[in-house]
Amino acid sequence: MFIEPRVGTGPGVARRGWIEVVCGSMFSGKTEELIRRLNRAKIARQRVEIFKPALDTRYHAQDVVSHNATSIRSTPVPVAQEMLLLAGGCDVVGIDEAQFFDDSLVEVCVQLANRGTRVIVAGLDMDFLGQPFGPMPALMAVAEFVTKVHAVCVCCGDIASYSFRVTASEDKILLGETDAYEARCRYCFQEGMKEKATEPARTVQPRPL
Ligand SMILES: Nc1ncnc2c1ncn2[C@@H]1O[C@H](COP(=O)(O)OP(=O)(O)O)[C@@H](O)[C@H]1O
Ligand SMILES: Cc1cn([C@H]2C[C@H](O)[C@@H](COP(=O)(O)O)O2)c(=O)[nH]c1=O
Ligand SMILES: [Zn+2]
Repeated sequence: MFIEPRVGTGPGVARRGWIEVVCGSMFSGKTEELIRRLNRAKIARQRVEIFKPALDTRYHAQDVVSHNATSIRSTPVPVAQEMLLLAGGCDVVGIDEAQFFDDSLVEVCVQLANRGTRVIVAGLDMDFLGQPFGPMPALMAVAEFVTKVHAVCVCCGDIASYSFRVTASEDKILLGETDAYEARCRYCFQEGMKEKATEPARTVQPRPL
């Protein structure tokens, strides 16, 4: 469990910023962990603002919603720079689905942290091919705290770090849930990729949990 370095500043203490990254595969609990940290900051009466990329409209146009249906109100933004304007006066900024922003997100997070904001970023560390996703690797490099969370492999029950795509699409961005993705461990992910390579035309069917 992640222990916040400092939730409140206490009276008379100057505010200092930093960056936290929560990463992992789909279904690993990134959004739940982000919501948990933001709710604790709200309890500490901090001014909290939550952003997500405008393209992520899976569950709700505005809310950040976990696969377990916990949710928090957020502001969808088309580009990362908008957060610099909208987050003025905030103590804590939460960002979900960070993998969908471009590399300018890194500089935005650094600027927010430099001006005294606690920045909590959640996102997929790897895409459906097992490759680093968008600005996530660079964010991990500049973050003070990095937490990798794990899902449960739907094939064997081991810990899962990979998001296996069960449909034939090769597009990097394909919004979806269990209809399109399975959490898989390294072994079962590799097995699935081999299966796809030998039978590319056949769509791998999702396994019921
Ligand atoms: N294979 C899985 N492994 C773990 N949790 C899963 C799995 N499939 C569904 N879940 C559900 O997903 C929840 C986590 O959802 P969420 O925080 O939205 O994850 P993420 O943001 O990482 O995709 C878990 O609490 C659990 O209820
Ligand atoms: C692996 C992978 C995922 N996506 C999409 C699928 C979902 O809409 C989000 C991830 O959501 P979660 O909160 O982490 O479950 O990303 C994608 O577009 N491309 C991919 O390679
Ligand atoms: Zn497995």
